Amino acid sequence: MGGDMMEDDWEFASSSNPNRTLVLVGRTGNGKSATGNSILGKKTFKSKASSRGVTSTSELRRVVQEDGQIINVIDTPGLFDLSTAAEFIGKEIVRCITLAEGGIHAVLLVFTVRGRPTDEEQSVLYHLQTLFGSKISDYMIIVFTGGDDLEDNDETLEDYLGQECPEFLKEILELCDNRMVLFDNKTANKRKKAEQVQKLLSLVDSVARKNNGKPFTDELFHELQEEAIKLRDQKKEVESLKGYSKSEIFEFKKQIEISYDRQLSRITEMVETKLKETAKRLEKQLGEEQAARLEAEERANEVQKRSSDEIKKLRENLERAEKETKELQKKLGKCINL
Ligand SMILES: Nc1nc2c(ncn2[C@@H]2O[C@H](COP(=O)(O)OP(=O)(O)OP(=O)(O)O)[C@@H](O)[C@H]2O)c(=O)[nH]1
Repeated sequence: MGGDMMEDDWEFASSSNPNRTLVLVGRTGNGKSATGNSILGKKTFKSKASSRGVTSTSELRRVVQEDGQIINVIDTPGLFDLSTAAEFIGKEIVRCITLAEGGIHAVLLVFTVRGRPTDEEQSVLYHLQTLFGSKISDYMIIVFTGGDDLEDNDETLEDYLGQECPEFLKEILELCDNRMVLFDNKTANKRKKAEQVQKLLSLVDSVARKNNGKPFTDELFHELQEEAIKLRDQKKEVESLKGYSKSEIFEFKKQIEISYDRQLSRITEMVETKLKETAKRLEKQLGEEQAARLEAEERANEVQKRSSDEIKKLRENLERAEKETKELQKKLGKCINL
């Protein structure tokens, strides 16, 4: 995406296209930060190979396009990896919503084609639906990274999905009306870079049309927004107080911030409780799925064993019958010769 303006210019930008806020979610290492950088057209988010995760907290960066449209991109850590603690996710979700002040125009679910999606990746959908309700799927777009790897193997995304698509991914794709885009975050080809971002932004436009231009918000957003507005108004009020010393004003402000932090902690705890419930349900479901898979494997092995036993028995019967036939023929030959 060439010709973007400096970040500081965004306040003066104007466009016939409304601003967009996009949130990247997905497993650690799937390429969220690299995709964020591709969208922004510059290397802003830290992106590198690491099993421990590079992004430690959600960050917002923005780009102003040539026509003045502002694209806000929020990069998140691997929020819904099964190893991530609910306490951490809770805080990050609250941070993320606070960053996305005006609501979210699209949630980009990032998967990589440089390997098979793991079963635990279905937790992304589970958690998003628990936190934000089923309406969130109207805002979801699937981003597959690793387009260069597919090209190297002479494969298309359709080929990949035909061979490697687990059931949960099919369900996610269906839920979001097959809105998907393939990214090659390694390409140096300017045209390819621009085309993949344009494809994504046109999917974001189709999401906006589907939702009558309204970004995603819910009670959680409203509650956090109200708290932020209350904090700002109360601080302003304190600043305009007359007849108080500087240290008294400082103390008033401190009290207001303590009360705000308390509200944030309450909301964070609420989110954590929801997440813990989902994690438990998901763990149970994954356990059941694994047990069912093991049972099916055992049954298949048994059938195979049974059929090989039967084949052995049949072969023995056949050999016995052949032997008997030969003996009969011998006897018959003797009789004829007599
Ligand atoms: N070949 C190839 N590598 C990619 C692509 N996208 C990302 N990567 C690589 O994948 C690794 C992980 O990418 P990140 O962008 O750091 O992944 P992330 O999801 O942000 O990971 P965390 O920040 O740790 O949660 C890096 O080495 C990237 O260079 C791609 O399209 N093609």
